[in-house]
Amino acid sequence: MKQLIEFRNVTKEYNVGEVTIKALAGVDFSILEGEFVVVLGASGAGKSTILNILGGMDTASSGQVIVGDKEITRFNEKKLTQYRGEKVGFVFQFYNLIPNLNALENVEFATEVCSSHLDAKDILTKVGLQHRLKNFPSQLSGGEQQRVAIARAVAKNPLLLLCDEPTGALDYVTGKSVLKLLQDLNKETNKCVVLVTHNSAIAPMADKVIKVKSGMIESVTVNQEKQSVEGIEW
Ligand SMILES: Nc1ncnc2c1ncn2[C@@H]1O[C@H](COP(=O)(O)OP(=O)(O)OP(=O)(O)O)[C@@H](O)[C@H]1O
Repeated sequence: MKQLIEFRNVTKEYNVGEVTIKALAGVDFSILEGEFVVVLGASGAGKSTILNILGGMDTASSGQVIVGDKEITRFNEKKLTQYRGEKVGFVFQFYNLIPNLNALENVEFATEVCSSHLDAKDILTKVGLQHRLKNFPSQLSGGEQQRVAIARAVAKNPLLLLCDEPTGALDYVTGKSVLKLLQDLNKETNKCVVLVTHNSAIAPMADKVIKVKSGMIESVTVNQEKQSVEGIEW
């Protein structure tokens, strides 16, 4: 498999008043096309910072981030906006749907700027919400809202699907079904999924597990035989 993502000695510092916080202190890793990657670590380890830099929502203080054949750390604001809009699908812990748009409109709205987007209705059907197209977020359960959010990200037909604690606000069973959906989508579409979590129990569902500790990479493990989410208990 071809390499899709590379972090080379990436650092990130935040200046808060007189204090400098080193969120990333020289991070190196690579991800292959089609891989399902779990980024694990305790609170404050730097997981979201990695995801935000990879998704073009934040910029590195130094180092290089390469996605496909592009070094995104060289992108100017305009190119970064374009990259975020077309190449990256995001799934957040609290869904972030637009409250006054229904499920279908939420997905269509996100795909408007993408030239190679997929059909919103088809994707909502794929995530099991064909009967909820006209419902507003407030009329959907947490799990259903997260499915809309996943559909919204996938419908852009992005290069990468980035998920930050996507099951953090869901109960065990619903969370598991959302993870299964992400695992199935990764298998079917061969799109790279990078999922950030503090739950080490789900590591066996990944092709690759990147452990982060105090802004550094603690380990990178390749699972020789990844497990289906249904077979994992926590
Ligand atoms: N915008 C910011 N300004 C200042 N400090 C920040 C900012 N964003 C993150 N940090 C700090 O950088 C460090 C890494 O944060 P990050 O959010 O990446 O951790 P995390 O592993 O995702 O944690 P969590 O699981 O709690 O979300 C933390 O010490 C955090 O307080």
